[in-house]
Amino acid sequence: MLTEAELIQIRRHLHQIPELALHETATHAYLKAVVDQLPATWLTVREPSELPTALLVKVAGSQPQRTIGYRADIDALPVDETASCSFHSMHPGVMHACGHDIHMTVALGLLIYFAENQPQDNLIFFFQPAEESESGGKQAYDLGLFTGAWHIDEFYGLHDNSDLPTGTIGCRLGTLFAGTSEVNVTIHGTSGHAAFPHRANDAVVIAASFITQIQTIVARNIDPTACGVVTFGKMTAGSIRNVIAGEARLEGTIRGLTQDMILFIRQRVSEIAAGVAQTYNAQIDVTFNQGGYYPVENDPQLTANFIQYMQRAADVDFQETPPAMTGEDFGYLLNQIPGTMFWLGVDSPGALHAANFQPHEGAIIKGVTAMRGFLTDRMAH
Ligand SMILES: CC(=O)N[C@@H](CCC[C@H](N)C(=O)O)C(=O)O
Repeated sequence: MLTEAELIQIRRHLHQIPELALHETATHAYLKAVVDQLPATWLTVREPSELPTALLVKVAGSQPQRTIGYRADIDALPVDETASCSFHSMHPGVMHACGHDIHMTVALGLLIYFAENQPQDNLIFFFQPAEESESGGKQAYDLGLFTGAWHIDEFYGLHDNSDLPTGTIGCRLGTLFAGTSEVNVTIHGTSGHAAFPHRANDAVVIAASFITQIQTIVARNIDPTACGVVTFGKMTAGSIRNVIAGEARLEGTIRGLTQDMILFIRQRVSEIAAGVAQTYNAQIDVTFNQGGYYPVENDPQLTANFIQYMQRAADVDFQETPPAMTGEDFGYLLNQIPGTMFWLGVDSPGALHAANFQPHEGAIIKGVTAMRGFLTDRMAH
């Protein structure tokens, strides 16, 4: 078992080399180098050429009754880190602002422990590329990476949580995270001189109207006791102040705790787009992409067992948590393979995805301890 200082050293190294979805080559190389130093007696390492930055490690159990999967996502975000720590991101404009460096370190801590202490059941560690976009989990599943000798019976994975106290495990029965669908909108107007608006069709004005009307979906179309989100986080239009923009492009995300809710919000976005297009005599194209970002549905039996363990373990602080509107492509994997996703509290001053996200590193050893205990207990039953 690694010491807390050794785990923190690993995390700081990973924090310095954040990489965007499907480009995690340095991260992959570092993970592989750590794995290569482990006693190989009961380990099998797999680097799938179809998904080159993914890494799978199988730990053969001594008397396996099942194969347990543990997933850690490895990609980072296009966020410019603001903290001035000694292990600041070395990749300008890219940051582990969602804490995947913590996720990987907890997974390595567990892997190193079980490489030195043979587990009873088989364990498969899946270091997954592309959680923030590009659906790396779905890609892995659809490529057949979990078939044959790599079949997984039950899957576990964590996400860090900036609001929970450091090291606290949070979980719930049922839906933990929302499903999400990306939405892209292109508004085609007609450009022209700023001084002659009557001869143009201003895409910025149309976009403003569209965005305003979209706010009525959550405010007026959704049952207030249900949950839905539509956020357009990116809007681009125009080139200079005195030219009317002929085109505007909006990129957003739709979220719901059920697939029906996601489909309903998509339908309203399309209807509003059609209405705005008619009002302004413009063309509006709308496309959606859900990929693997299904609602994260925890398996009832496995999750009840997980929660019971965490509640009774003397060295674990556990909190039952409400559903969150964050998305995760672990939702796709849990749609195919039963399992449990849970939170690990990191008590950060900055929120997830914020440039000042600074997870408390004390969470790492607590996460390893909680999951080492849980997995050992699970294998005994
Ligand atoms: C945990 C987390 O923050 N996940 C991301 C996943 C986003 C998926 C997709 N690209 C989308 O934006 O819909 C999140 O933003 O919740």
